[in-house]
Amino acid sequence: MSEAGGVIRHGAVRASLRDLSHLLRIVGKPRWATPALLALGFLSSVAETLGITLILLFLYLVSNRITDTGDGFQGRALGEAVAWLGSPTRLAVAILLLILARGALALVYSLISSSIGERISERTRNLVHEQYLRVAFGFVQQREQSQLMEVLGTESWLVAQAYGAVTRLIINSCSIFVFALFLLTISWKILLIAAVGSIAISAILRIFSRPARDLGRQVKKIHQSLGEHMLMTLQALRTIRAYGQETLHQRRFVQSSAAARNASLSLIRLSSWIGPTTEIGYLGMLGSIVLVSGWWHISFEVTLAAVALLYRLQPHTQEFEGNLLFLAQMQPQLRSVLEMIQSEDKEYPPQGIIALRNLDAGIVFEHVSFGYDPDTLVLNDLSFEIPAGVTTALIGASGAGKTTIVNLLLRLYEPTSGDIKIDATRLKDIKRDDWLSRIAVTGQDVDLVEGTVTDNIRMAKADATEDEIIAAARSAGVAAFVEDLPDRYDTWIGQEGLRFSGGQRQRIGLARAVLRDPDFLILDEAMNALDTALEDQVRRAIDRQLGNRTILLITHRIETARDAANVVWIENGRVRSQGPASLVVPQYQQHQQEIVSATDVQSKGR
Ligand SMILES: Nc1ncnc2c1ncn2[C@@H]1O[C@H](COP(=O)(O)OP(=O)(O)OP(=O)(O)O)[C@@H](O)[C@H]1O
Repeated sequence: MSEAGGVIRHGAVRASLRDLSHLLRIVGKPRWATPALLALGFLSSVAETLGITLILLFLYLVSNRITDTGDGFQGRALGEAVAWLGSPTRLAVAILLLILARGALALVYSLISSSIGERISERTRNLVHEQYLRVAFGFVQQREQSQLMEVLGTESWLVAQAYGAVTRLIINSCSIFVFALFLLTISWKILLIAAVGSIAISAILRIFSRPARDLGRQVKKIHQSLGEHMLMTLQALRTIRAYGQETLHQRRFVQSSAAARNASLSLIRLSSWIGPTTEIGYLGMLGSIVLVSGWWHISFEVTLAAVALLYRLQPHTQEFEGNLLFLAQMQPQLRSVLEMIQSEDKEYPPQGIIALRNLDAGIVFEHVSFGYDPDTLVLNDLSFEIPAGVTTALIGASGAGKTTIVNLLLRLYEPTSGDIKIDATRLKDIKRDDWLSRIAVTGQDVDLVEGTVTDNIRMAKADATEDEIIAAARSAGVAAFVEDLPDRYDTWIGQEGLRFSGGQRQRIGLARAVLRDPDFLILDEAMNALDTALEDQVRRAIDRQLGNRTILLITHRIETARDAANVVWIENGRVRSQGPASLVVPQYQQHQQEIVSATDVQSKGR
């Protein structure tokens, strides 16, 4: 046997068991589950072994072949059992009862184990899902969507399967133990041959299953890559078609799909060695027993009983090896679920404890610095004010850091240093739910969800009435369009709202914001898909309804910023200028002019 192979597989199985036990501690399961399953499995093995022994006795009895019931304790016990049961009819009834008992035990086992397994799967995926919603936003952002999908959609189910494999593994061990005990009571010599044979079979299987964990890792990677292709097809379908990339994209998908097939086949091939190897091994072992029993003068009845027991033991050994292999293969997947689910090594956004009453004075950024990657600051020592009750426009070149400021206000990220204060209280100390319930945000890309127009607008206020929804839609300039649809507000929006134009999606986003009736409204390029006339109309409606609220307006249309009471110009993550629009807008325009002139000079110089 290859020592390295054994070490690798056992290392993987041990690691799987460690991760699984950690996972089960987090996920939780009824305390009684494992002992109950083990007791049922053990009783079922005893019933099976006893049943086989009695069947043999029955056969001996009806054929009048009982000459010797063995050299061990069981031999004598069986002799006494025969004397006590007396007739083949009583024996047949005992066998029938044992078969019924085993069937009942198997039924109860399968009902309990499937219900526990489903409960573990449900809890695991709920916890993974909750983690995505609660952990620091950056943690989720840094991961590939395909990885997040794989853990939630596929790997979370494997925890229950791994738990099932472990309980079966223990039950298989119990069965092997019970069979060995019965064998010992029939003939210790035969047991010795069986033990040597089983160890040899297991050693051979270890050589075949050596690459289990590496293959499991490979399969995981390949499945993730296939998931990436699937997501790309669904998310970028329009672009793929617009650029005529169908053939290229299909070729890549086919390659990835073939890699997934090959990887899955390799795993199947690995486990398909178990059946034939065990069967051939057992055949050799049974042959040796028959041969040796002749030399050792073991009686026919004892040899036949031992062979029958061992033959019944073979599926248990096979299942035992299969479960070991499964656990070794699943190690990378279990680790990945554990890494996602455990909370000790993760950051969670502060929930805050101070209740928010009103937004009276406004929002102040005090020396705020922030970087998505702590080594690269995107916002650098920012200090500015968003006064309450008026509109503040945030202007600046693309990539200056405007959306990042919104991300901090939404508490998706925490500043690396400095403070954001709301009426002199630090934002992170204010109850998160209080703060978010006062905010509405809408931007250039509005997230529309599967559901009707009403469902999408109602996301801002779960208990909104039909009239409130219609009023919000009117303010956002989307009512006329929606009312022309065949199903009006009940029209199904569909995946990502692709059936709606960019401007229509933006107006549904604006309707949501209006329905929320917020104290603080953030419009992040929220009207850039509307024509100027429509933008003016929507802005007037919003002013009418939310005009006295605190509004943060992010815009590249400098004309729009002119109407704001306060303008903050951000450049490379710093405040370049702030003050009334009459001061900042001309400065910004002058700067833009200088950039255009410098670019013209450069291109003429080439
Ligand atoms: N999730 C992120 N992870 C890492 N870097 C990011 C992330 N989001 C934005 N950035 C980087 O932060 C910088 C500021 O981006 P931000 O989106 O805040 O700019 P912006 O002023 O809103 O730009 P635009 O006007 O084009 O929307 C950019 O350099 C951008 O590449």
